[in-house]
Amino acid sequence: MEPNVITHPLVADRLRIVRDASSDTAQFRSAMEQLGQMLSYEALTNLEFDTVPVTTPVTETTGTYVHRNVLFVPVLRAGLGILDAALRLVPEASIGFVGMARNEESHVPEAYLASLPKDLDAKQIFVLDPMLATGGSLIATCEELVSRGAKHITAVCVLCAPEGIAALQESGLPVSLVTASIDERLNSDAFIVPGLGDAGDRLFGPR
Ligand SMILES: O=P(O)(O)OC[C@H]1O[C@H](OP(=O)(O)OP(=O)(O)O)[C@H](O)[C@@H]1O
Ligand SMILES: O=c1cc[nH]c(=O)[nH]1
Ligand SMILES: [Mg+2]
Repeated sequence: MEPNVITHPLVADRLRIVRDASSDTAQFRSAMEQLGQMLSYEALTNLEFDTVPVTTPVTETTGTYVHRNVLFVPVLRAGLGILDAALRLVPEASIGFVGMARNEESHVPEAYLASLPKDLDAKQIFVLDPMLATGGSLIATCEELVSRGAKHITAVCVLCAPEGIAALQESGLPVSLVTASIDERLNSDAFIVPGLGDAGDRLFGPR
């Protein structure tokens, strides 16, 4: 799995805003949402579709009908910051929720919610989480999805650490990754450097 890094100048500009410690909550949320929309658009590029007949006011032709089996899975909390943007692109999608909170000392994610359809066999699944740091949260989320029958998962992560990408690759999980940046490294608190700080706190306040 090689990550798909989106280098569009608008992505880079919104990335600057979310990185900037002086961006206020409204600016951060807005830029994060725009990043969510641009990255989700790329992540949705292989959506399944049929070719169907269409009658225009002038003649008969054919058109594209995108399958309605899309499932978005935001990883709470921070994943909620990009959910609305993804839903604007696919309003027909279903939504499943996973709640994960990293333990601040061990950096291991603790799962507190899995509200998902039982059978994911036929779903096109997109996990939404702005941050891939150690990879623990995304890997635990994808393991849960695979245990329910997921065949392939696309992850939308705004920022990634190389350590998290390596862990995801080593996991052997059937995951593709779309991101705006692969940053330098993790620091001793397992935060991404240069990063943007704590995405959940910047979106919703400290917990
Ligand atoms: O790759 P990892 O090392 O697992 O770190 C990434 C996770 O950390 C953040 O969530 P956090 O645990 O801070 O929860 P929050 O979104 O509620 O703030 C982020 O949104 C990811 O889910
Ligand atoms: O840098 C990081 C790492 C994990 N979670 C965040 O929100 N930020
Ligand atoms: Mg957080």
